[in-house]
Amino acid sequence: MQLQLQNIVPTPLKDKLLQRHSDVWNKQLQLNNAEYIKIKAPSGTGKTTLVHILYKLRKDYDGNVLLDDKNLATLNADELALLRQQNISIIFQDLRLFPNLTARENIELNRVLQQPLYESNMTDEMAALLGIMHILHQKASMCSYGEQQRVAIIRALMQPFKWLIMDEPFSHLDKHNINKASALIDAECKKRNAGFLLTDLEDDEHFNYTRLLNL
Ligand SMILES: Nc1ncnc2c1ncn2[C@@H]1O[C@H](COP(=O)(O)OP(=O)(O)OP(=O)(O)O)[C@@H](O)[C@H]1O
Repeated sequence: MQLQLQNIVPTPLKDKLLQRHSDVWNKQLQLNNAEYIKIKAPSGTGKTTLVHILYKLRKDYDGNVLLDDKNLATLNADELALLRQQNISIIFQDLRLFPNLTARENIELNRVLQQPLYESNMTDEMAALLGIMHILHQKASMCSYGEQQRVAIIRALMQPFKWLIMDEPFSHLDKHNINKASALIDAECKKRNAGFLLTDLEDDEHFNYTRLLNL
């Protein structure tokens, strides 16, 4: 699936954007199938805003987002649900786990709401890989933020997608866990021939990015 950003300018950022260069805002940008895109930008420059625009959580912007030539703004509720079930999976910066559900229930709830891609035992495989088997039975609110981040990563990987969108997904993980998580994400994207867009504050070498864009 190809994503096209055509002169996107978020309304709250309009004035700020006139004062600096960006590879993304107010540009014609084509993100091709299976690309690995890194968006690097300082705090407050709009990373989360961009992620929310692409997931159609906000509409306060000028310009157009096209998904294989279909304008995101014109999708009806059913088409949007299908897009999120089949084509775009996301790891929010604030994770958005249900605090009163266990880590496993958070993952499972999302899995069964999609056309299940994997059996539930895949949760255990991924959890073992990321070192969180022992907290799967715990309420999400009782897990550390780094544990919750790994739950959110697994939840996103248990569904089908053509694009994986990740908003500072490793902010609370140590190097060892980042290496494990990035290897798993890379393998899952390759399996699906999917691309991803990752935002972060700094440079990193977690993936072989096809493009590095400044916001
Ligand atoms: N709905 C809104 N109304 C007014 N201003 C907003 C709105 N949403 C975001 N902003 C402003 O837009 C700017 C970008 O916010 P955003 O959360 O996208 O930044 P970010 O790059 O993700 O930051 P961080 O790295 O700190 O998470 C901020 O200055 C924020 O205050």
